Amino acid sequence: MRVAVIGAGAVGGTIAALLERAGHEVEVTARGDHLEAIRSGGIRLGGAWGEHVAPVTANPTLTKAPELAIVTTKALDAAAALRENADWIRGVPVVIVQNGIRSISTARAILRHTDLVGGLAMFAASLVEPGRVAVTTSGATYLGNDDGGLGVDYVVSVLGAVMPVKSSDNFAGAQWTKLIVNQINALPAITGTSAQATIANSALREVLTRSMQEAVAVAIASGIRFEKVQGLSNGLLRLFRRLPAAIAQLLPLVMRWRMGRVPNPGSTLQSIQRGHKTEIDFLNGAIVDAGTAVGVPTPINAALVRLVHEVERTGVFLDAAEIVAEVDGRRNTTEPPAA
Ligand SMILES: NC(=O)C1=CN([C@@H]2O[C@H](COP(=O)(O)OP(=O)(O)OC[C@H]3O[C@@H](n4cnc5c(N)ncnc54)[C@H](OP(=O)(O)O)[C@@H]3O)[C@@H](O)[C@H]2O)C=CC1
Ligand SMILES: CC(C)(CO)C(=O)C(=O)O
Repeated sequence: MRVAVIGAGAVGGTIAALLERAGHEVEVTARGDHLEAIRSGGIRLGGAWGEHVAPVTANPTLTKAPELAIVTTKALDAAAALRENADWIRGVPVVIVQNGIRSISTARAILRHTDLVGGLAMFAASLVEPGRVAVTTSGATYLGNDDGGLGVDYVVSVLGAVMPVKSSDNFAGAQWTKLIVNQINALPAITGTSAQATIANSALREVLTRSMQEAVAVAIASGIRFEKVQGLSNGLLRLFRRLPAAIAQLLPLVMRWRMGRVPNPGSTLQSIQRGHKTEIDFLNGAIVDAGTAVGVPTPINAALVRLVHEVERTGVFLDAAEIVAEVDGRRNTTEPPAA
């Protein structure tokens, strides 16, 4: 089958390599050094799902119509990538594998009469260098949509043959559950350390626990029923919201254990490391926006958004004390007077 992967970075490069390994004809879109590296040496896959060099076709935009398209850009790049390739993918089933809660609505505004399927990757992958991706944690990709579109079964059959997938009939709930998991993204991006190292730090673990509790409160006030994802469930997260921090912090510790030992920078720190803008406005920023809409205060998520934007701007990582001070409203960021 002809499959297109639009924005084949860590997640998309992994999926593209797995599809090519299974015999599909794969065209990917990419940019800059990464595009050149794929053109000259294919996508080099490593890590939990084996070693493979996938000689895929790579271009800045698609050059032919696929039978299935998979969009794997960061959320902030999705609308532009969809528009650039719209003439090739309109009417073809399109899967958008992306964190956040806006993947399907963004695509729907651009591709009106197209089957859209949302995807949530529970595996972790790193773009180690141009052309080379590594799967750091194995995990299923959840597929679903809530707008009555067809296509989920079709996508499950194609992707399920090459990687673990699960379908969900409560995809909005799955997106919110993943958004709670993605509370882990901000701290590595602010500190420059892995998700596992961040959770191991007790002060940062407390910040993470409190931000997760805040996010769960927003979801509940927004009428969300969480989906069973990665050991989480509606009942568990509702209970977690009410627990004292000393007990609630067991959840981040379980998340760390599930991630395994290979350091996972998370996708947000990887953007910072490449000098790019991050997706933070679509992660903790989405919690702040939803909290505003339902009248639930979100000071911790707002502080994390501010700090990630600060690191994007300055390139300087912060330590736990500075983060805790910002979260508690005690940080002095006054610039020293010019000499
Ligand atoms: N990495 C992970 O472990 C996980 C990531 N996710 C989610 O999956 C999504 C993808 O993340 P990830 O793979 O890490 O991101 P990456 O940044 O590694 O990959 C996205 C790729 O899309 C490229 N791109 C963006 N816009 C265009 C365009 N218009 N045309 C061509 N290429 C384009 C980017 O290029 P450039 O670098 O030049 O911008 C980049 O190579 C995100 O929503 C993320 O949150 C979910 C679970 C795990
Ligand atoms: C859960 C996590 C951190 C896995 O890598 C992720 O979704 C991301 O990196 O965006």
